[in-house]
Amino acid sequence: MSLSQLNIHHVRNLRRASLNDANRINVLYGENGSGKTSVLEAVHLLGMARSFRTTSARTLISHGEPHCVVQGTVRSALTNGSVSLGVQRGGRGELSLRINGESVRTVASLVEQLPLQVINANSFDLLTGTPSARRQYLNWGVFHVEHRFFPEWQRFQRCIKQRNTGLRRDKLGGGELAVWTRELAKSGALLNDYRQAYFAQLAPLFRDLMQRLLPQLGELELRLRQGWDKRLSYEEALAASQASDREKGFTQVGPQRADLKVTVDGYPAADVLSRGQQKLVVCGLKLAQGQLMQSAGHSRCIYLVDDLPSELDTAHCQRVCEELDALQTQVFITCVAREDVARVWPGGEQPSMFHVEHGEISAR
Ligand SMILES: Nc1ncnc2c1ncn2[C@@H]1O[C@H](COP(=O)(O)OP(=O)(O)OP(=O)(O)O)[C@@H](O)[C@H]1O
Repeated sequence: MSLSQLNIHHVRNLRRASLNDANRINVLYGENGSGKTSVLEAVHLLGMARSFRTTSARTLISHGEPHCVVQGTVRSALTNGSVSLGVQRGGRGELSLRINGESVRTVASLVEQLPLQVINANSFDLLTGTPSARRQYLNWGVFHVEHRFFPEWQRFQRCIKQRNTGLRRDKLGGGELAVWTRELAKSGALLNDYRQAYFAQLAPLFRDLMQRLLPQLGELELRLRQGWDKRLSYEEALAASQASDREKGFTQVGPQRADLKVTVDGYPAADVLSRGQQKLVVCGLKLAQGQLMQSAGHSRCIYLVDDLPSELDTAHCQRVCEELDALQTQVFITCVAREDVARVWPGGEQPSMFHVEHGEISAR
């Protein structure tokens, strides 16, 4: 996938901005506060219908405007076709999505058209944040390579909601718990199978990438915790925790409790790695997902990399650029000075340069 054209209206200080000549590697450079991150945010809005730095639509919309709009054309190398996408977001969160001019209802249809990977300051959450950030990461990957994952995920959400209601009602002598527990056991086991199959492919790619990005690091291990005792089937685990679930009024075991653990020589990566090393591990995790999508014959994801040089020395920044370049996928990178990325980008195809100044984008 690649974004060939982008029109932005009223996203932060980008009142009316366009990016028409995006190539494979695109560097957005400019002073602090010029609007570089906002351009990435606009692309994210187009692919995910939301910002990556705020949950408040009002914050994202240019001051004094009722809504923001982003339109773009996405080309697929697989089908050789192109799709036009449009997202409008109002100040109270109202959302309107269009694909080829037709209104669509689910964000998932958008996500399929424009798979995005973000590497920014929030990405550290993958190591230092709550398990939900890591589950989101995992789900993103499985969603893009296993088409049965998303409907199963929806089924699972329905089942767990019903079971939790049943658990609370049971306290009052209600009934349907057994039915929902059986359904949940089936759905949760399937979700776990999809995740495990994905993880089995992801872990070696991550290991190889980290050997290139940080070869001097000790023994790096990535593990998937499935959310219940791995010696038990999900059905058995649900049965074992039923009494306690009843007590608490919710389901305590299952894929909704899964987590990924990254350790170095047995210690949690978040506790022992420097900030720069953490950033490289985060890049390794994100790059591994892009590699996996590609090797599975799926469309390529687009990388949005905010302020790549921060926290990285020149040699490590160069290694990340080499890996991004090797992926042969479209990349948008922000930095302050033009040379920040230009001087570390590997030979061959040179990045297209876009200067961002006071909310305007110009190719130069
Ligand atoms: N809702 C809004 N309406 C108008 N302007 C906004 C709004 N929200 C933020 N801004 C301004 O938009 C500008 C763009 O911010 P952005 O984070 O994109 O800058 P940047 O170029 O990435 O900067 P840095 O290099 O410091 O990270 C800032 O000057 C900010 O004050």
